[in-house]
Amino acid sequence: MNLKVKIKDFEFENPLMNAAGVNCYTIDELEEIRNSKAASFVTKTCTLNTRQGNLEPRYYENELGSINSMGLPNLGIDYYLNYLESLDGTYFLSVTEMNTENIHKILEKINESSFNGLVELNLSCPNIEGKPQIAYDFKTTDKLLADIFKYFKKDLGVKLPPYFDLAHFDIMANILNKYPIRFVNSINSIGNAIIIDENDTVVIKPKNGFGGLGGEYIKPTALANVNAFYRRLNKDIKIIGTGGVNTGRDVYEHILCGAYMVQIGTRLQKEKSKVFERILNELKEIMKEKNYNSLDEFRGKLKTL
Ligand SMILES: C=Cc1c(C(=O)O)[nH]c(=O)[nH]c1=O
Repeated sequence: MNLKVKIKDFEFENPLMNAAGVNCYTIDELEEIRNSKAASFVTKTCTLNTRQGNLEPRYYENELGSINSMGLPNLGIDYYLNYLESLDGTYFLSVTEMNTENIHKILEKINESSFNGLVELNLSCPNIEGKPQIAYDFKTTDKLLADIFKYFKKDLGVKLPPYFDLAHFDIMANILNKYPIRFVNSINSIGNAIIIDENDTVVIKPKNGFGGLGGEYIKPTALANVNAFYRRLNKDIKIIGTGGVNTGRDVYEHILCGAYMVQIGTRLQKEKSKVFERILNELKEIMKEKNYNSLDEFRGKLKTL
């Protein structure tokens, strides 16, 4: 059974990896994933300088998923870049910044480095007070990508927020199809949700309890975003599916919708890196039952009525 995935010239043993932000803040956490059954990892989204992030409590989970307003705590681009430059194999470096000028600064730094993996440009962090999610501003996103591809020579994809209007999928896909983007990762957490506890109180402190929703809550939206972009994007822009993955069946559904790599977030936070072996085995069982020998045989084959 062949579980290999190819994005541009990069080949992965299987489709599984972590979602940015989960179990990927320190080198130790990244090494744990690297030594698990996951085929790759992505770093915590990093910025030019280290960041403390938001006040705690800033993460909460229940049986249906999670809510977070971490506020982009990270150890800074140099920490992750130095580590990545020491590795063989193909990994993802997630980056963002607070304004487009600094996004160019961090990408120019990567451009000059010997990093040879894929950059995941995060255009969708919902938890920076006073900062809108870049990818909800189509004009800014278009201009940013046009400027990036004037100088950026390495392999880059984008992490998108969920969209909820078919016209927005059309607009965003038309923008993305203009650029040599290697992948689109859908979705980031669903921004600005709230969860209330039994004391009539929100469960996280930042932003009056408004935070990014993850886990089972968001799978239907994640699958729809994966399939909407799969239907609209040039076939050389691969889709990475993120959101609501708890089982092999969830991975199967993401791939059915068009995903190549599939990222695991909340469930990894709950189960730690042994989750990759369990979910990989569950995916293999499903493929055996359906007599599939490779992911290509069912990728994008979602049926409609
Ligand atoms: C990079 C910041 C993000 C964060 C965060 O650090 O608060 N949480 C998310 O759910 N998604 C993000 O993209």
